[in-house]
Amino acid sequence: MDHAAEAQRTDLMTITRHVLNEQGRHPESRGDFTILLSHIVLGCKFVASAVNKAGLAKLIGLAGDTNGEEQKKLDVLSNEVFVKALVSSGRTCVLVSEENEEAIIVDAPLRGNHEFDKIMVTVSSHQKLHGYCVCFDPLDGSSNIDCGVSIGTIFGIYMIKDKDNVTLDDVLQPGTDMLAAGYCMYGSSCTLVLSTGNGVNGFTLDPSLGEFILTHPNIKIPNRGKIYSVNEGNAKNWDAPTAKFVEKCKFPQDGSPSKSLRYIGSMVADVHRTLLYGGIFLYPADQKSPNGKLRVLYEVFPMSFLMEQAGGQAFTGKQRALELVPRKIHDRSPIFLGSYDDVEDIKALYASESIIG
Ligand SMILES: O=P(O)(O)OC[C@H]1O[C@](O)(COP(=O)(O)O)[C@@H](O)[C@@H]1O
Repeated sequence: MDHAAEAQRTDLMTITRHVLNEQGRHPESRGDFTILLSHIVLGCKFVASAVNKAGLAKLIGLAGDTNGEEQKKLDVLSNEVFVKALVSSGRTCVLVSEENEEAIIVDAPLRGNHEFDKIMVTVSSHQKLHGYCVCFDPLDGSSNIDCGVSIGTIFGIYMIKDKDNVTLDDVLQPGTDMLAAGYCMYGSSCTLVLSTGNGVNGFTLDPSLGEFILTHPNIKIPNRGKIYSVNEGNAKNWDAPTAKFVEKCKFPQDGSPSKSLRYIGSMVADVHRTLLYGGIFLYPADQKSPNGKLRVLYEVFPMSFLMEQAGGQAFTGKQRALELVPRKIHDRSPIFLGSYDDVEDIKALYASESIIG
């Protein structure tokens, strides 16, 4: 091993160190975001460990496990862990979880009004602790748990304007207001992909250290890819642009190579592959689901944010995905996201449809 590689091997860039470095570039930063993120990371480590044990628990019948009950409870358990971890960070004001019908408005005394905050208030009202809103799906793709397919946690983070006056409007913002987003994939390894609005980085959990280490710095999605990813079982209900697009992926008329279909049916895994290898992931509208299936706040927005930060695009069939303004916390939207040029193709098809229509 050469000198530089050896130096890198022993100079571990943990996720906390990385985010501290990034936040250090903002003079006004006092580490609130780093604290919030460390609580998200804790939740991810817990879920990683629970997912790893889930298969074993089923085989050997650990306590509480009756006919797969343990598996089913994993998403509920993961949600409880994330909610508690986020609230105890003392930096959250509103939480939106896939598992909770209503948004959770964090009690005022837990929104960072601890001793430090009180001291800061006496020093300067501008230096109060920052409050955040976190929208998350604690265990996306959980229908895949039983067969050991990769699943994940997805999250998007907003800054709250006034943490003493928190309303649902703090959550119903366009994705362009997002401060940071990421996902953690529980697969053959546990990988956390994060963007704080300054590119995308991937960290892999080293189980022996219990730390996420930077393994995929500055991820850039290829401009075009060889893979398309969609549930073709819905094809008979697609609209014309989606159907034409998928046809073009399979049988391109311009001499370009055809794309291969890869569909896991677990968003985090499908998007992760798309981010690393390029191509396009789509969950379009269809006649049965006019708004598609995926949820705006904790599936569409965070993944669109990451795609754009990696140099790709995200489109709803009508507009740039991040410019959507959700009206309800569990709103859904069709989504096409991935390589820049592949998304350009679907945009062109929708544009020509609207001209013809
Ligand atoms: O099975 P379908 O209709 O292709 O849906 C797959 C999509 O549903 C999801 O599993 C989310 O649904 P769940 O929240 O019910 O797991 C995504 O991860 C995935 O992209």
